[in-house]
Amino acid sequence: MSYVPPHLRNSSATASAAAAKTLVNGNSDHFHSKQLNGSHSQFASAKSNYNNGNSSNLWNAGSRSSGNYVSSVPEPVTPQWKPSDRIIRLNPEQVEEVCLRLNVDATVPPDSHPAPAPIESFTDMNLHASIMKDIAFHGYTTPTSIQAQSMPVALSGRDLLGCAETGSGKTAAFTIPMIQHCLAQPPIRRGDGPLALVLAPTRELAQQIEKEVKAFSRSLDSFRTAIVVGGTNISEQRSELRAGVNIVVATPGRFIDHLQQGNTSLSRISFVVLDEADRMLDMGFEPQIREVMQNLPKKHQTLLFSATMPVEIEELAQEYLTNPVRVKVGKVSSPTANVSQVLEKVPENEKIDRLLDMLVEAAAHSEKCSQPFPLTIVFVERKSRCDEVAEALIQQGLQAAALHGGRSQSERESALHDFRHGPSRILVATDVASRGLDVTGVAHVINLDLPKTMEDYVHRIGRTGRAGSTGQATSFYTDRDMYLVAQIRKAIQDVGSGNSLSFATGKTARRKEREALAAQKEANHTLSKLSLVGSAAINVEDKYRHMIVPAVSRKEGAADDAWDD
Ligand SMILES: Nc1ncnc2c1ncn2[C@@H]1O[C@H](COP(=O)(O)OP(=O)(O)OP(=O)(O)O)[C@@H](O)[C@H]1O
Repeated sequence: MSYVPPHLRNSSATASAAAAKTLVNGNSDHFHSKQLNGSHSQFASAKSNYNNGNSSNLWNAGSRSSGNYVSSVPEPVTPQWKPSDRIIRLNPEQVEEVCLRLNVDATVPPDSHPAPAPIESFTDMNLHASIMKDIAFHGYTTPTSIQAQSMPVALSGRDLLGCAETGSGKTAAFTIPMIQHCLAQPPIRRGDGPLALVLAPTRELAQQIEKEVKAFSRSLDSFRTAIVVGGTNISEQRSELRAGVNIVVATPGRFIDHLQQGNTSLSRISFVVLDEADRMLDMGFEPQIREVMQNLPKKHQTLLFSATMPVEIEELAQEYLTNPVRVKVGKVSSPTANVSQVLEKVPENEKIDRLLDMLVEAAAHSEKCSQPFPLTIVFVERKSRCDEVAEALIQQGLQAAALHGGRSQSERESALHDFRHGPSRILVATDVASRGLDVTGVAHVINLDLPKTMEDYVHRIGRTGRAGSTGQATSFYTDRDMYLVAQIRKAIQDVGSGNSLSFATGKTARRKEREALAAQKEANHTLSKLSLVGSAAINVEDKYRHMIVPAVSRKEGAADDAWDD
């Protein structure tokens, strides 16, 4: 059964009334414009849908499936994109050579068309002249590996599952083809839903993606993008959406709110991106994602991106992607080699003192060298802890700001603004900042508290060492973190030796992780003898070897095991 929003879960009569109220109060011009077009009204369609327990057509008001309005929704166009002749002329050996050089792997399901060749220059991608101008304005000269392979896939209209390490440029890998896709569609009119939708797990990430979309569409006249996230003024978003926008970048909850209110619809969406899809599933957005995916117009293209690929993503991909091209760069679900990782055992009650010592020392060093304090993110487990730590740092004379989900939207925005542009040099944050956040120049990530999973660790430390720069990660741990520490130590060894190893991720892995932790408690007397220095970590890995998926080297031609965790 399809997802029904909580406030519409009562009797059909109440639901119809609620829907009618929303439509009459909140969406009168939309309602009228549809009547003028000779359609069913949204109210009528909503009513009949709720009477038969199906909410879907409300989302799709004005779509092909909703009566006379059908003819007024233009068919999406699959752009007839081709790369430059130079790329078309490449022979298979040359393509293979490029793949090796970029360390990209693109696989397709049996019997589907081969993946388009990777393209190492923006010029060879035959992009719209305005986009090219904006790429240059943005200072990008060469595509990163994930861009080189994903952009041709997306531009050719294929579904895509993209995985590459943190900070490798996944955002532009989907924003640029998305803009090009929108330009090929019949123009949007007032009252139309968007042509493309990006869903992201956090407000901060959605805002950042919106900025990037705007950066690559700045030279295009009347190309509009809306940001739709919680904690901000819904009526402003409503008017923007009703006026008609090309692209919506949203967090799932707020986007569903707008669909419920009839402020927008899915009827013209033909390009969907789920960024950090695994995090959205973790956060419980699965029903909202499914609701959107199940009600999209038939003709659409879907892209999923993350730096970690747990099994849940594979399931989502199997359900909603059609013959996708799986693009991966380097290792899946591994920490980036650009970050040097340090583990330090610190008793729980000494963590804040140790942090203060470390930061005060860094401040003294910066002062001595007449350099600014290195931008630092301190990750903590809980919101209350976040405020407590930020307060302690400020009392010590350090410029710190706190970012967590318990703060108001304006507080969240100003914390991030102060960190990006000054004066704050330290951001104390919960995992709300662990995914996707791109702040230039972050030099150090400190895990005051380790996260619960290796995936979160990978994303957290990926806030530094981005776009080819280097960074440092320091993680404090206690005895309760033994299992994760063993995995991190193994990752450190592997990065150091150039050896590739992927970690099992996803719900299954986390269940096993919990079982392993329970086993660990029981066998505490044994584990307490383990030294985490040197080779002792191997003992832990032996014990929990089922959690670690042996990597298959690319040369042997096999995809990374993390895909089928
Ligand atoms: N082709 C390029 N040339 C130069 N810089 C680039 C290029 N592509 C992306 N960047 C820069 O690299 C940084 C990281 O990009 P982005 O945020 O898209 O990474 P990501 O792969 O999405 O990371 P995460 O997994 O953490 O979300 C950004 O500052 C971005 O502007």
